[in-house]
Amino acid sequence: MGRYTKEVRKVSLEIMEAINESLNLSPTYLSSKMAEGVQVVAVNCYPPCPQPGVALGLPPHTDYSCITTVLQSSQGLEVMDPADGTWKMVPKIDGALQVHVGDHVEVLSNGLYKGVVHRATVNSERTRISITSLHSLGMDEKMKPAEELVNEHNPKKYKDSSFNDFLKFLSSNDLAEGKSFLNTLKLQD
Ligand SMILES: O=C(O)CCC(=O)C(=O)O
Ligand SMILES: [Fe+2]
Repeated sequence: MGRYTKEVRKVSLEIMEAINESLNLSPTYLSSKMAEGVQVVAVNCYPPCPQPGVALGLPPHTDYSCITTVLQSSQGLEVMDPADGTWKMVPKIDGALQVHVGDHVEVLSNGLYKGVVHRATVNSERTRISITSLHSLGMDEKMKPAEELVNEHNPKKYKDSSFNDFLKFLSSNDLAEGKSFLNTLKLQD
């Protein structure tokens, strides 16, 4: 597990460099802050469910991360197609990681990227396990839209926030009820 978490961290930092480049930012934009940042690893276990059609393992949400990597033992993860709001099953491919863009990249890119809305479904046959790894800045480090992406035609769309701000939000809001921290950061639609 220790080696796995180190390797996914490396891959995630490399993916962040590619995302920065796609935004015309320096590839190393925030990279030292990312390297010293938070990595939260969750092992999710979903037992078989007799009525998978009426239950969910995890409700729809976006992750409070820059990048999330997901390794799954069997399929069950679904992502929302932003074009029409339909759910698409992420296939289980041996040796492949599912990579999500989280809220932090939406904020950093001033809305050019969108956090991936996803949910975990359950099945009636077998226990499913997923290992998610969320990569973010440090606990008190504020993520904000890159100055290079904000101008008079593209005003700042999100407030600055840190991982600790997110944890404070979590302590008084239930994500299972559809509460979204990202929505509280939006300055305009
Ligand atoms: O179990 C899954 O496939 C997804 C888990 C997830 O979205 C999360 O841990 O944030
Ligand atoms: Fe998630």
